[in-house]
Amino acid sequence: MSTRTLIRGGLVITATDETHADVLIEDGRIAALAAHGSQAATAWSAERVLDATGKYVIPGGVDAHTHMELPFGGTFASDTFETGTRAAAWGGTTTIVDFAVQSKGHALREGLDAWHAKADGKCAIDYGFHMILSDVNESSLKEMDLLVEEGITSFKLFMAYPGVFYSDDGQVLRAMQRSAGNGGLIMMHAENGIAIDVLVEQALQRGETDPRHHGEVRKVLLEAEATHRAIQLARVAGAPLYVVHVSAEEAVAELAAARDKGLPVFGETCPQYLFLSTDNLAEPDFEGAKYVCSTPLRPREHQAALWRGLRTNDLQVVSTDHCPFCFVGQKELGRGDFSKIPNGLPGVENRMDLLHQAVLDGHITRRRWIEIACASPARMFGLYGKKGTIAPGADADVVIYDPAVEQVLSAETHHMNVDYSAYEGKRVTGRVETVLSRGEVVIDQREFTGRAGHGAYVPRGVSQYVG
Ligand SMILES: NC(=O)NCCC(=O)O
Ligand SMILES: [Zn+2]
Ligand SMILES: [Zn+2]
Repeated sequence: MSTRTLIRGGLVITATDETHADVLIEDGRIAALAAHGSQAATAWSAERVLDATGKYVIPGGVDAHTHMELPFGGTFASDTFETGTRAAAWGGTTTIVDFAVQSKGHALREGLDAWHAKADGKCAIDYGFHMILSDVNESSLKEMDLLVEEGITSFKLFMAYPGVFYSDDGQVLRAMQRSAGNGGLIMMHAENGIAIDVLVEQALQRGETDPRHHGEVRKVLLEAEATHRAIQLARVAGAPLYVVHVSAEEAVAELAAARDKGLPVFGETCPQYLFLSTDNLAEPDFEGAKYVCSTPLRPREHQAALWRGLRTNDLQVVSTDHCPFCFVGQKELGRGDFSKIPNGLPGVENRMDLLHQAVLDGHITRRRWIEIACASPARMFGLYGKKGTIAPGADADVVIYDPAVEQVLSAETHHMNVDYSAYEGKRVTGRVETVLSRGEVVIDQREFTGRAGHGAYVPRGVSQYVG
């Protein structure tokens, strides 16, 4: 028997339209939209009717960069797939794409199986995987082809973290050549890790051990240089390129210059680079450790270039790079040596709200909010049509969003499994009210009604930006 849900009276916002429409959901999919008050909409009936009068009705967020349970620096990111996806739902995100990790000396398949085992039966919302390549060799290159065929269509490479995830230029080029042939998309962590490690060692020798030095050694020029190098290598390989967590104005300039030449080069930034800065890294009493991530937070002046890039489409996606570590017991591993602070910030729950605040602050339009947080990540990673929009046939991943209510972001009230908020005390206007994942209400007027295991693994197609 089919089940129908009707969302009445809201302003439906997608990346392309804003309309006062009722939304009919049947068997987990969007069945139809019709103008509110129209004959068609008035005739609809459903088992469940949700009143969205005065609210926005938006596609569930697509966060294309999360790290649940990531092993890093001798510890693990503190959100499991269960806690992290539940927090994502609270924040209006209904799909994540997390990173399975290939360990050095091991097959891609082994890493992928391990990540499936972590997530299977645990997630509150749908999820897919990218694959981190830590060991590019003949056999892992061959495996890439198989993974693309089964829905792992993007691969992250690191020009940073020598000895851990790092690939040298030859390995980067070979992976790019392979992706040019198999339709995969290379995602690049663009920082010159070899040079950074020299600067880390020199800083520590000078006794510069505080968290703020993390930002100082990971220089803007070394992000820009690596971004430039990655773009040139992608050109040589004839492959598209997606640069993750872009933080510096000079790196945006590299992407813009490449795109002006018509190259298939894309970029992502994250809320932490848009709202936080080196001022946070410099907080006293080791509190700056809460803000250690890579690429690092930059001086506030870089934010204007990031917002501009998002407006001009030189940056297409805002993801969170959600990679939480508790202050107590995890960030503290780096007391006396900033290089031992596990890298990463929490944020999967905050992205939709922070970007809505950016609408109110005049940085982006409402439709651009939905584009960079829902539609564009879905398109970039082969999910669009099913995810990222509200249109007949799409999964009924829908958020009823109250644009008027004020909230204060805080670890006291958030649902992420981490003992601090990177945005503690920040006032934002707008809040998720109700969330549907494939037609099931998982947040019902600020109450969690979902369950671990509702979320399904989603194999992805190839990037819809690059075909
Ligand atoms: N970004 C970060 O600091 N941690 C997660 C790993 C990565 O994305 O590089
Ligand atoms: Zn990275
Ligand atoms: Zn990351």
